[in-house]
Amino acid sequence: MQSVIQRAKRLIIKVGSSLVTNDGKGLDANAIARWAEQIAQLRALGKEVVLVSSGAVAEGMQRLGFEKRPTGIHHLQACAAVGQMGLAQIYETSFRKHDLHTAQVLLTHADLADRERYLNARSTLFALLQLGVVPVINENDTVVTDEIKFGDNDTLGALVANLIEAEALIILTDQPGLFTADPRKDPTATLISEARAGDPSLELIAGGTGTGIGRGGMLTKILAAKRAATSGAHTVIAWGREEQVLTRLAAGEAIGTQLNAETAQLTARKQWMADHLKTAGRVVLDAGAVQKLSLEGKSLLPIGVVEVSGEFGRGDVITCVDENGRAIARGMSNYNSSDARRIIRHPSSEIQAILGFVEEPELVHRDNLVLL
Ligand SMILES: Nc1ncnc2c1ncn2[C@@H]1O[C@H](COP(=O)(O)OP(=O)(O)O)[C@@H](O)[C@H]1O
Ligand SMILES: N[C@@H](CCC(=O)OP(=O)(O)O)C(=O)O
Repeated sequence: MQSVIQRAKRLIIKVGSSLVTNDGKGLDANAIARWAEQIAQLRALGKEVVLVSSGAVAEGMQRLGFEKRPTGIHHLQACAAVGQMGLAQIYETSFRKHDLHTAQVLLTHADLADRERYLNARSTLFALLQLGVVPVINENDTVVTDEIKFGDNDTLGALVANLIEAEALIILTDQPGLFTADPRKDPTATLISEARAGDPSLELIAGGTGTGIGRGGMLTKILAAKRAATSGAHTVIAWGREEQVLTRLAAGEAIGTQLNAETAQLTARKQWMADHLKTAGRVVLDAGAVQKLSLEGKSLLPIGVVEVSGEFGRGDVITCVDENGRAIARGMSNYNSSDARRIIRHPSSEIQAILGFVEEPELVHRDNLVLL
């Protein structure tokens, strides 16, 4: 059987601060070059890769001469803003050697909690992947304060895995994986090679950070794996300096700790839609659109909609009914209700002329649609 990383078509790779900045000594150009080379190989295998990189605060501290992590939030934010320049520069330079463009994407929790921004972030990431670009994501530290921070990029990695339905999350860190106890404190600790993501006993053995450079420690990685599993993504935690770690994982080798998602990806997403989303409006579909959705698994295009009721925003969930009022599907709308009213019964090629902009050609994309 193929391993999860071998199988995965879309994956998130998260690299921690201590790895990226050589334990706080400054950006580790060699390590970054090695990951870039391996990521280029994964892309050549047809995999879509999104990188989540920490290290902005640690690099900014180094550049600004802070010997200890500043306590003031604004100084931390200033460090992150300075350090982020270094991250952007080194990733762009490293990937250029492999003819790959990078894109800087800075996100906050609030961005992903807001439906419209969630959809925008999702669409932008898909567009970047489709254009062959490697998105490099970090938290937007300038605009967040403590309470609303992701607090750690392990969580950010998991949220991005949820956002773009990645099949796997690889967390590269400064340990070979999850141990039965913090190996810095307990030399008898042994590596756990496989477990169920979300197993509560893992939370008891995962401690905080042992370095003072990283933020989250192993606990945030375990919680990230649990969160990633809610959309069906498996997680692998491995040592970032392991020789050819990414390409070996992609070749099916078992390295580090694999935390398996129990629910299949599609089921997980449908469950998520069913659990989380209340519907804000209703659209009536003509018979052709009902057929496309129910029997052919297609997206809902504006041309197949005959009526819009209720007030909803872009990203809100709407119910799709047939002309007899029978509910067919539920999904996230790409357009708000007033725009939807203007484009229904029209082919998608006319959206630009009618609205003056195009969000997407679909009113509801099939990935954001659950049949009822
Ligand atoms: N059970 C455990 N297994 C492995 N590492 C652990 C465990 N509990 C705590 N740790 C600590 O977590 C650290 C990794 O987390 P962190 O420093 O936040 O790394 P990163 O910067 O990669 O996110 C390790 O160096 C280790 O000291
Ligand atoms: N946005 C912060 C993230 C800090 C963070 O999560 O660090 P880590 O625990 O090393 O992944 C930075 O770039 O410094």
